[in-house]
Amino acid sequence: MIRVRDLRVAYGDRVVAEVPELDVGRGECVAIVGESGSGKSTTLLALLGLTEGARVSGEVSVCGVDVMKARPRALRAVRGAKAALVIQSPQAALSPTTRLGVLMRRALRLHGVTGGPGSTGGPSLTGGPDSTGGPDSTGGPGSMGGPGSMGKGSRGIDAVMAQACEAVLLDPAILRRYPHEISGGQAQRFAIAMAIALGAEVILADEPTSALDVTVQAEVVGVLRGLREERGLAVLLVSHDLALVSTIADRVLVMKDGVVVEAGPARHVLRDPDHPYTRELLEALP
Ligand SMILES: Nc1ncnc2c1ncn2[C@@H]1O[C@H](COP(=O)(O)OP(=O)(O)OP(=O)(O)O)[C@@H](O)[C@H]1O
Repeated sequence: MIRVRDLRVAYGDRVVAEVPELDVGRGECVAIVGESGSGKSTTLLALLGLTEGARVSGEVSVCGVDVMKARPRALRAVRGAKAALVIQSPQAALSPTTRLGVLMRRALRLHGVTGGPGSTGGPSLTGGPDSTGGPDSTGGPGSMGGPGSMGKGSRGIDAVMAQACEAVLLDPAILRRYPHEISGGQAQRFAIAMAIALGAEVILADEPTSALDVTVQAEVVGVLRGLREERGLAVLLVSHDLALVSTIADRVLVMKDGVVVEAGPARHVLRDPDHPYTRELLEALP
């Protein structure tokens, strides 16, 4: 699902991330750990071609798309649907005046998910922009997205949205709420639900739980673990939280000052690390 070889990202003269090898297969979770500024987020963003202003070289393939050479349209399909980016505080990225159901429906329509047979297997490149835009203030109980978004295929989309919510252990009734009416953990699970509804094959999670308290963190991690086990999603997790990583990752890359200093199976790297920096990180655990 993800294959990286000799990735190098530089801003000006400064190389901020160098990753010789990174593979994440179906149903696998790989974590990138390291202190602040070590190049974790840059690596993640480079996988989606989102390191604007940087010089990027190497081979990057995500869901079969060559990110370094892909045309903008193919890249948009990867970014928007096949590979979902889950960030620390998704609420900030959600329009505050729009109900969650409308936001999700809009994203699905944009990517051509109609709720019909086979429509959620991935984005359709023919999916036109959604025409139901605008703040929704009326979403009644019968509609996940509000009357403005009802139409052909609406019931199918409602079912897709409801199933996606259930997959992340959210009551679909949450789709009638506004972003400020949900908790951080719910927002994080909503972001993952959106990815599932879009047919994502890969989840790129950048510190997905660091804004959450411990109990809610466990819920989100439980959801991610379930998705990879049950649906075969590939998860690339960026985190400075080694305790969290130990509960979910199969393999771990440790970065320091833009360089991968250690990589291997999680049980080895986190229990019996080779590199002194990894030992330092582990010793710093409470
Ligand atoms: N757009 C940019 N222009 C210049 N330098 C950048 C840019 N984005 C990131 N950097 C630099 O690249 C380095 C790596 O940053 P990055 O965000 O990848 O680290 P990180 O390990 O994810 O840190 P954190 O855990 O704090 O998010 C940092 O020194 C940062 O200042």
